[in-house]
Amino acid sequence: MPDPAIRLHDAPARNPGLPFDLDRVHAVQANTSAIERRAATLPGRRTVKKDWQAAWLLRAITCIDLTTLAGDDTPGRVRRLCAKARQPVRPDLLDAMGMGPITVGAVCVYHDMIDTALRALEGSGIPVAAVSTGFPAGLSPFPLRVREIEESVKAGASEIDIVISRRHVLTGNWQALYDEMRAFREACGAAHVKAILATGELGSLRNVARASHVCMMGGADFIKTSTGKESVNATLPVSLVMVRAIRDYQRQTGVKIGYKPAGGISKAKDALVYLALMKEELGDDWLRNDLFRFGASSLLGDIERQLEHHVAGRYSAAHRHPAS
Ligand SMILES: O=C[C@H](O)COP(=O)(O)O
Repeated sequence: MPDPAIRLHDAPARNPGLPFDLDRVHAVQANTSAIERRAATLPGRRTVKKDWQAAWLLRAITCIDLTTLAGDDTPGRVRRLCAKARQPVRPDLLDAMGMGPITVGAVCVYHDMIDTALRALEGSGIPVAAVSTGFPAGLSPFPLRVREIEESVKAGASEIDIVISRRHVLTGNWQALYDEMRAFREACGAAHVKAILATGELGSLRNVARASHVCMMGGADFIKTSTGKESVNATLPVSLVMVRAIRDYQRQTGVKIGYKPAGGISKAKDALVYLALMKEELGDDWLRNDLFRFGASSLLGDIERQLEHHVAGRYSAAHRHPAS
């Protein structure tokens, strides 16, 4: 069984970014039909062998940004979420798999819930991520969006999930997107910054590719697909475009940028497909939570159910075929 990589916040050096370069942005293309073809083959691939699936599911748990982003969030709900973050899998299941304790990658909340989450996670080493900059639409006045980041960092969030202005992408104003990302990066200080592209609202895969490059040039440590509030959230074609942008950026700069698919990922088998995608496109480094996160509110429940089946299946098989 592979080690499920229980590394919590072993983050890479912050992305210093690149100077803005419009020619570089215009050179970015996306071959839509090739991307669609490749994405269609991914779910059927056998990259994760059956015997290893439970170990991969444990690994997936360590990469979850366990999220609650609802208007009716309460301190009680956030505390329950944090308790789950500390102990995402029943200890007896972990024992049965020969594993020690694990936790999720981070807890992701709105600004108002940062303090509650920090208290509930005290001593666990689990970071708190806050969504920011007028999440989810990002249409509040620019100075307020910058101020919101500063307030969340001051409140103790060590990861900030910003939303970009979709109109900068839709109007091809790449300089404005770069300047916005730079300002957000600056406001984050020592906190890690994840740039949410809201890919379901960007119009084309080429725009997704260009926006990914511009956000990385502007200093994003992670690029993230969606807020979870768009009508189309994380998809495999979009993910292929974004992880290939990450690969290109690493080739150009040597800097490794993280990837966070988010929104609508709720099935264990989808988590396995995403992990296989990361392994095949970017390599094993992107199977750890310093470079890969799932933004998900309900994925953990399905993974737990699959692990229960896995352990129960092994137990009954052992009883059917006792060792002689
Ligand atoms: O960033 C995380 C997303 O908002 C979670 O979306 P979800 O509720 O569809 O899992």
